[in-house]
Amino acid sequence: MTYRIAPSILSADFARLGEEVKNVIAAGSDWIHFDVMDNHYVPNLTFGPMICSALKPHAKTAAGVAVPIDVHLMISPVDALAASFAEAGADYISFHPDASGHVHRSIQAIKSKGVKAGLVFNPAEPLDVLDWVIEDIDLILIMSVNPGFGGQSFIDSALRKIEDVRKRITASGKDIRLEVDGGIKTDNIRRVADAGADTFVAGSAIFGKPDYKGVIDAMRVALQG
Ligand SMILES: O=C(CO)[C@@H](O)[C@H](O)COP(=O)(O)O
Repeated sequence: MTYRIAPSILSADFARLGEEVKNVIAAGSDWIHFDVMDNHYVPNLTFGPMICSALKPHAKTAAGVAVPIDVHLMISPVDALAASFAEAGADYISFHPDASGHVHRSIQAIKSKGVKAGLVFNPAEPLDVLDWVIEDIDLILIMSVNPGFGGQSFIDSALRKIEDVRKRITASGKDIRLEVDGGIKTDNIRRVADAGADTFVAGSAIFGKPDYKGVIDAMRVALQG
């Protein structure tokens, strides 16, 4: 299993975002997770495509290798802003099925821009829509907190859902990443991986500590354990 660690810049210092992105990449992050909130689908407000576009040149390693920008849309409606994020340089764009009137159409619209498409499931939301679109998507994001805020505690029922999604991915035979977001720390990341996740979003666990590399390294050690 190739694991990916995706720090959420929701918990970064917004006054120094470019520097924060550079620093967390230097610390070893695989992806940059970009949480978009609209004060409508969720009760919080963050950043839009212009910030994504401004950060894009910073999302690379010291050797100049591009680091994927993983956009999580917590917005409704989906399609117009998804297109803007594709133009802004997003590599993955994920949305909540209940935020889109037409899930299949939104997936196709994202993919038509050459961007990978993902679906996001809230803690109490069923997975049924996957019966119809799993073959069309590149990523499934399981929320292990209710979306809208960083720094919340991991909801344990997410583990059963991750196991269910892993079975569905295996049955599909497709190369689909299984990402988990919310309350991921060095002391629970192994359990989440054991349930079947391969991609881990972590905000406060990384940006809440002065030593980003220390946290990311500890997460990798836990994943190997
Ligand atoms: O999408 C969200 C919240 O809506 C997440 O990306 C959180 O930002 C994760 O933060 P931590 O729970 O890791 O602090």
